[in-house]
Amino acid sequence: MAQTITFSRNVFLPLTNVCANACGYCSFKAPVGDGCVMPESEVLATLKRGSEFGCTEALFTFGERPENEPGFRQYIERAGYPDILSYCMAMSRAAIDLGMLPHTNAGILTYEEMERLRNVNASMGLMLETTAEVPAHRHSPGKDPAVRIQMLADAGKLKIPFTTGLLLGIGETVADREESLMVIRDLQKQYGHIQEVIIQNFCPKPGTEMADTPGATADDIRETLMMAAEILPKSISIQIPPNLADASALLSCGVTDLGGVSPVTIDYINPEHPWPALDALRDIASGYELRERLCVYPQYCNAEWIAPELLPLVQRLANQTYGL
Ligand SMILES: O=c1nc2n(C[C@H](O)[C@H](O)[C@H](O)CO)c3cc(O)ccc3cc-2c(=O)[nH]1
Ligand SMILES: C[C@H]1O[C@@H](n2cnc3c(N)ncnc32)[C@H](O)[C@@H]1O
Ligand code: MET
Ligand code: SF4
Repeated sequence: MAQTITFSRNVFLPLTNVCANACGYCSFKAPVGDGCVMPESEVLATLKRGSEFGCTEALFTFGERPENEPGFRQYIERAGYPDILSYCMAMSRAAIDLGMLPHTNAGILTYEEMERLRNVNASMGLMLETTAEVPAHRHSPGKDPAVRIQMLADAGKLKIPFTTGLLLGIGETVADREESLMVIRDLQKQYGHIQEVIIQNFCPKPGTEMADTPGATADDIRETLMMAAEILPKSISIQIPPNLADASALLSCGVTDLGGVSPVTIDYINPEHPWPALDALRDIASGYELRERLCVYPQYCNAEWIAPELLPLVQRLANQTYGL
């Protein structure tokens, strides 16, 4: 029987580009100013299009702790919300009303913030990136490995189905990658909430500090995937982004998932890399059985992991998608 490769059909909603960190590889971050908060009308229109295209996931990914940036408050208040988390929660409810499951990667959140967001999010994400201290994170207090690991542990305590991952090629060594994977394995042993690990390759962006640093090579990716398959328990899915790497050549290295793919929105973090269309995805996964999944994996589709407000929708979609 052919092995299965999964993906999630999503809409990507970058609620704000404002960010308190300044990672050396990032072209997503933008200064406070007009247009720095995605207007509610645009979020709602995008969600609506997503539901029309059969998307099951609303992916909210945005700058970390934007309120720490001078002047941001004024913009979020003008949009009608006291802070970005309240806006994200309201837009999550709008997604739920349209039949889509919210998944948020807001960077670092406190235990209390995640506890609030959990009421309206089926799953959440935070890339560990790396356990190494790298120059690219010199101006990013939120990328301190201890801070990221603490948040991953808090999410475990809160029983939030979780996505994390490694960013390859940002100054870490092979030993650092191994250590990062072992940290994720240990978190999984303790809490059981890690549903997937993304092995993401850094792609250089013009105008950034790391513009001239070459991206992670296919060999780096392949080697790390094999390490991940060896270190991580089988309960964790291994994801590569099909728009950033040559996915078809990598599938045999233990990859089980192609992540979020959108028929409606671009990848705002890597805008120069368009999503493959569904047909192209089938080509990439040729020889495998390509199957759509939700942002929550089957073993988490129950009241232990999902808040009451979301449970009916999760159960309905899990029935359609997984036959549960
Ligand atoms: O939890 C995360 N999910 C990320 N995802 C989402 C991920 O691919 C899926 O939404 C999850 O697999 C849902 O389970 C992305 C999706 C995109 O379309 C583009 C970029 C990302 C990046 C992340 C990420 O950093 N963290
Ligand atoms: C949301 C996630 O996007 C990733 N990210 C940020 N910048 C880049 C880049 N230039 N190339 C690839 N991935 C990137 C980080 O891993 C972050 O956690
Ligand atoms: N700012 C968050 C992080 O880096 C998520 C989006 S990155 C473009 O973790
Ligand atoms: S990668 Fe995320 S945390 Fe880093 S600067 Fe970009 S938006 Fe901010």
